[in-house]
Amino acid sequence: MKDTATPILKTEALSIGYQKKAQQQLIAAGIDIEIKAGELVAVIGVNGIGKSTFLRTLSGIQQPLAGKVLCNNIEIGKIDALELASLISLVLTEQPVSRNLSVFELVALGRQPYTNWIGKLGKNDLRQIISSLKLVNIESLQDRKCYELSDGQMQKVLIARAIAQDTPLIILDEPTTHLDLYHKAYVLKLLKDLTRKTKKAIVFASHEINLAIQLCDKIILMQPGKVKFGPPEELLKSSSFSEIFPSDIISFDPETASFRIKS
Ligand SMILES: Nc1ncnc2c1ncn2[C@@H]1O[C@H](COP(=O)(O)OP(=O)(O)OP(=O)(O)O)[C@@H](O)[C@H]1O
Repeated sequence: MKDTATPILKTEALSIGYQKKAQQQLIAAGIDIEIKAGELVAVIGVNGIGKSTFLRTLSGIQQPLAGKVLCNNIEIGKIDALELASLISLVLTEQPVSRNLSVFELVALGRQPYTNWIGKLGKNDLRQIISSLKLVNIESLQDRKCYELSDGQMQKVLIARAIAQDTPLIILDEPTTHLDLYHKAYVLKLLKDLTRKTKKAIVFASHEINLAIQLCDKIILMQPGKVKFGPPEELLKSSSFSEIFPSDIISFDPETASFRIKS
């Protein structure tokens, strides 16, 4: 059956990178992707390939070098900041957050685009905050100070804040850094469940290729100068994963869809 749903996010002939005076540092060109409601999408690629640059461009905080990013069919640079905050929530792992806040207070910050100028929470805001805490299963932590949390707990709080922002699209940069294998799988599985329960689209950058292949609807695979995009099964068929890393130490085993150390 043909999939006709309108994409929440779309790029057209997008080029990403940096412009310094007359000099251009091109990271990737010709990027055409579409992300629809309810999809879980991973951005993968080696260190320094441009995953964060790409996510910053998708979220409108960095200008494209060429081409377009469209959110709900509107060019992202033409959407005003407050409206954009009701469309996209962004979770940057290394973002400075006030760890003196309680978990409840930090999650409540997700309601900022909707509260009045003194930030007073209404009934609907409280409902959204409580439902976000429940969805991420951290209700029992709500009165704890953020400085008392483990990295994994803090990761869940940042996800809850993004859910409280109640946007159709959530973008996360490396939501599983510092986590052990169990908690990496836990957080990614949580993101997958959220796409199913809430119909939000979630895009995240990750080094967890094995988990991304198992869990994601689509994968954005970044390679020098170019980007491949599609369901993991399609990328597996085209042997795309074996091209990600230099082949001297590890190789991709298509049978198990995972990387192995060469003996
Ligand atoms: N503000 C900036 N100005 C110029 N170049 C930058 C800037 N930020 C990053 N870069 C460069 O852009 C390239 C891509 O960096 P980016 O952080 O997007 O990669 P990444 O895939 O997210 O890396 P990692 O997996 O290590 O986090 C790198 O060569 C980096 O040095």
